[in-house]
Amino acid sequence: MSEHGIPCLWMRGGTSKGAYFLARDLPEDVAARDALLLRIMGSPDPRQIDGIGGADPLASKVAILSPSTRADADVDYLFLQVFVDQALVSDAQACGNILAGVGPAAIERGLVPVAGPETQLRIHMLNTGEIARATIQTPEGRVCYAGATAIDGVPGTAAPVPLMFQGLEGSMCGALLPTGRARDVIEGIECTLIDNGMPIVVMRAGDFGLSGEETREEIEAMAEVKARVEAIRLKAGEMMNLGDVREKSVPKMTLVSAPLAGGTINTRSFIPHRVHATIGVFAAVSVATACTLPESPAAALAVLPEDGRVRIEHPTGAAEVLLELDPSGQIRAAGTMRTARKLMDGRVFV
Ligand SMILES: O=C(O)/C=C(\CC(=O)C(=O)O)C(=O)O
Repeated sequence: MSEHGIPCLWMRGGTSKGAYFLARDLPEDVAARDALLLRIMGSPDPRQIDGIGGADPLASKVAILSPSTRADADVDYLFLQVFVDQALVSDAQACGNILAGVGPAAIERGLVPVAGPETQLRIHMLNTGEIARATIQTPEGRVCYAGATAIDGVPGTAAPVPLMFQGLEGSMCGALLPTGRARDVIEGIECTLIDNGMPIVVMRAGDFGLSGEETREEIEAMAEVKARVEAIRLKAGEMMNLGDVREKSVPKMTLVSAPLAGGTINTRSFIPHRVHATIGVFAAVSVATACTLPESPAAALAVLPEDGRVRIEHPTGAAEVLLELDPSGQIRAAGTMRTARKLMDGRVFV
């Protein structure tokens, strides 16, 4: 198949970028598929010079689409993180940013028909088993990418892609709070080990001597902070039922501080070895959830909104997370606004 190239859509999804494939165009065998994807992206190599990857974990992502295996979904979506400088491909996390491109890609590839000026899709996220709902602008019988919606971390505006989720708790760890507690202490640092769509460890930036205002580059240059965060991550991984996480991209590590720009809480996220330029979608939902737990280190720093529109500040702005609570204060549904853009449609050669 590789001699003639492999059909590939290269798209921005939210604040990430990746290659979107149909499952039928890739080898069924997982080892063969992963070897092919490493070759396509150009990994392992910090510059990914011999591939299409963007030399950054946020631009070294893959979505594999197939007709849905579930009656209550329209399309199946498998997310794969292709590591940049290691020969690793991991399905051990979901990705809500790349998810924003799944609806448009499924329509472009004819997996889902256009339903009218807007097309609603139920996306079965194979990594975690949950269904996401996406609404795609399809005004003239095809996907429209242009629009007036801005998201922080992406210049300009584009068509809105609202995403809604239910039942995210325990997506990879089996429970919202895999240790049964909202507060644990690891290596002397108070943390919340939580999974509401993404396994993350929430800690105070101040406990690492940080103000929380540092840039991505500044934190990445702090070898001692990075080593402490990684030591906590390896212990947290075991405590979160994720096993040995040395070669996994979860849990993500999120440092929180008081909001700086009128939001709910300020964050800096390790994903897990590079610092995120913004914050992941499911990571943002998980941080927002930690803010609602009084025992979490996040709670005392958070300024919770009254209308459920939580704003998670990050290095380049803020991500909005909509939390719908039931009368007992439990989260019934969560959502966010993203945009996506088709950048290239062609064939990739290996
Ligand atoms: O955490 C990462 O590795 C990066 C992500 C994941 C994501 O979107 C999510 O948490 O849902 C991203 O921004 O693409």
